[in-house]
Amino acid sequence: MLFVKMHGLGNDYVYVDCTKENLENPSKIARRISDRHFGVGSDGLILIKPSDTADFTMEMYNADGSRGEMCGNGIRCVGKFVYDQGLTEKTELQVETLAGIKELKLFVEQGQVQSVRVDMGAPVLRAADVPVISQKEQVIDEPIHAGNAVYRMTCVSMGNPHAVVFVENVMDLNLEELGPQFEGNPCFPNRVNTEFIQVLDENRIRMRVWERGSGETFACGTGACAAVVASVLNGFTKDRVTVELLGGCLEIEWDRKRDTVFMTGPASTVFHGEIDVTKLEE
Ligand SMILES: N[C@H](CCC[C@H](N)C(=O)O)C(=O)O
Repeated sequence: MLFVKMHGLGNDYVYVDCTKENLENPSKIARRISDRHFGVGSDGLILIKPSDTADFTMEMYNADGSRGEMCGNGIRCVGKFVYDQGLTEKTELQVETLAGIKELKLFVEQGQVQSVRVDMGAPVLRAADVPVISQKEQVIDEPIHAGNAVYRMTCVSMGNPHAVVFVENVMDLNLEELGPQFEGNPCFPNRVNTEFIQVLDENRIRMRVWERGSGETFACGTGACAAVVASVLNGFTKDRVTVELLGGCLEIEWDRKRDTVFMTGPASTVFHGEIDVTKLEE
């Protein structure tokens, strides 16, 4: 199987062109190929497929083989993949996802995509649609017990579920311990991606993330969007925010009039490879 290793701010996936032929058992391949010792090493697997309603389809799997509805860093790399590989000459394109069709604008320099702006769609706040089990219609600044502490969380779906938690200093957190307490909390029927946020000023936040199905990652595009929506709703920032992640910065804007969130950031290719997936052990 031919693949391209790409990342968005260090949130790295293995990308496979499935526009001409399908891949058997992508969930099992995602688990095996993501292993950073016995596989290629990645946060998951992303397939680029044809679409009847858009230019392409993005199919995303986490490192544990579970399917994600949407992937912000991933969709920027899909835009780069299809342009750089000559699958399209368009610099404005649509990509179908389980979270609906997303509009991409590709920024090209010397014939290659360097960064991408994505219309990530409207944030979803209704608790039942995140989903999160709560007595409240929306979960904004509500308590949750994790480990031996109580945190305040705001829940947002960007097509995939997010719990946003504000803390004094994100670097003080033990995410290996804290992350799974949120991810597996019974109030999240489909598990959850959790963003831990330190507000720097009204236009800048610092973020670490424990992703559903992948653990701590260097960046999370949908998570950065959810974090900005939560920061605005809690009165901590304005609508346009620079999000500082371990892997670098994303520019996020919640256009309140159109009720849609824009994400702009880089997309990078690391290497092209080939692997015999039948030889990958679990
Ligand atoms: N890293 C991705 C998010 C993956 C979300 C996935 N972990 C899920 O199960 O929702 C991003 O850049 O948006």
